[in-house]
Amino acid sequence: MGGHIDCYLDCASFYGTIAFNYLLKNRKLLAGHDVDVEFHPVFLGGINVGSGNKPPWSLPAKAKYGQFDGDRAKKYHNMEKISAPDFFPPLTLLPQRALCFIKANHPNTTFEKTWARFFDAMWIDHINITVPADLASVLAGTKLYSEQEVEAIMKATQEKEWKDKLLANTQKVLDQGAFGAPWFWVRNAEGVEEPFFGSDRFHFMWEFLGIPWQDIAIIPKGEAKPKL
Ligand SMILES: N[C@@H](CCC(=O)N[C@@H](CS)C(=O)NCC(=O)O)C(=O)O
Repeated sequence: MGGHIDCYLDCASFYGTIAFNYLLKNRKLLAGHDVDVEFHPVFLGGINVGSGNKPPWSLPAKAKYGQFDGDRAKKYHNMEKISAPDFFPPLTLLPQRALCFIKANHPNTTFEKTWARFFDAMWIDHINITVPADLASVLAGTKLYSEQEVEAIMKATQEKEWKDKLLANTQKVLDQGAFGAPWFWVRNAEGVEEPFFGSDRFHFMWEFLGIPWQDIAIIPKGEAKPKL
């Protein structure tokens, strides 16, 4: 048995976009270690309410510190183009339900390409994909779907089946102990499972999965830093 990473994300999450990109970038290396990655849509607002947590930016001290941490994370991951849109915090039920439908009906590459586009739309282009017309136009702009398929996705965002699916995913992580995003449920080769939280805990994840890694080791003066 190999390892498996279930990654739970909401496109409202800044650190979620970082984790998503990082995992995609490392997917081939992970596969080489017999570890696969699967992404699941959740509703971060529901995770906050259900766990009794509050978004970090809603506590002044955390918001202040978050500026530093956010800028450092962007630099570290070479993602300096991302920034919060002026409609932050977005109520992402619509795009997250759309992703539930897309995962079931257009799995694998199409699903992940759409998610990548949602993150970019939100965090780079600052398009408010919580507004139905904007969501539909971003979907159409991916060129991954026909006009009829875009209509079907938009219709699904109002259907009980996909509202329930998003709720079920969100409840699942709450039952696992989630209090924010990105949230991960990871199984190693021995079949042991553990939760991880945040885009800054991958070294612990690799350790748990038994994957060799190097990163924060100090490099002797004069020697070059290896590329991420
Ligand atoms: N240190 C984590 C922070 C992750 C984070 O702050 N996530 C937000 C959403 S973008 C959250 O849900 N936070 C809940 C909390 O920190 O209690 C990282 O670098 O990824």
